[in-house]
Amino acid sequence: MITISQLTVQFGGVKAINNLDVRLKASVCGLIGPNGAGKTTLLNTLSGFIRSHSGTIALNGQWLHPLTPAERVRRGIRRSFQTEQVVEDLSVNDNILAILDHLPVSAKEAKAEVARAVAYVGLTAVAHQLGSSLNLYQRRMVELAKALVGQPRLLLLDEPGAGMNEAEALQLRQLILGIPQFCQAQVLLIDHDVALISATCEETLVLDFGRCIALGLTREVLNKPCVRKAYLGEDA
Ligand SMILES: Nc1ncnc2c1ncn2[C@@H]1O[C@H](COP(=O)(O)OP(=O)(O)OP(=O)(O)O)[C@@H](O)[C@H]1O
Repeated sequence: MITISQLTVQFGGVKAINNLDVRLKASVCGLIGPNGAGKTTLLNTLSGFIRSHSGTIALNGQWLHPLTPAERVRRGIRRSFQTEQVVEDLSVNDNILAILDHLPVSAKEAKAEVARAVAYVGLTAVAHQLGSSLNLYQRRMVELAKALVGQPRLLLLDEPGAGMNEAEALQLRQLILGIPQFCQAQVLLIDHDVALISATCEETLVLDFGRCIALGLTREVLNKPCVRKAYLGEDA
């Protein structure tokens, strides 16, 4: 569970997150909002890339603010980025293995964990191929597999389906839905694809100008007039 209390993150005069007070309990939570709403800033604050101005965040009851980004990784926080970060001259296996370099995992365990994650995302057949040979979907799958190793507790996924076709997006849906069972981690998912959010997220948080404008069951949240107006661009 993520508990965010009175969180403010500021860039100069812009409050990217403005006194946010929410609790995210569902195993797969959506995070949506118009461009510039503060979604990526919230993910960056959770992963420790950005320091908050004030307020606190706790994951499963443990305060995150004293921890560096590296310590947060050791506590099981994983982050995927809008732009995939696959290393071209490393194999699929080695791209994923690199995540375990700084975690207390033996070489044998690491190999087994990587193989399990690679199989989960459907990349076993290309596990020894170089990053440079992968298509966009496979690259996105490498990113997901990187987030699945080393006993993750929270996966922060920033538009994992960007650029995917319909069939690929359907496959991604199934994978996201299975994550809590695969590794007992909570998922916080940013995506502009409302169909993906609806299909995978039991609960959704909607931000606008850094504030929570709705939080609750996804289908109820998506039907709220304030959300339809701010996010879906409809008249209230
Ligand atoms: N490093 C930064 N320096 C200055 N302002 C920033 C910085 N990062 C974000 N902002 C500002 O903070 C606000 C929130 O940005 P953020 O990227 O978190 O929004 P977002 O909801 O993720 O948007 P998008 O959907 O376009 O990715 C915006 O006004 C943005 O311009």
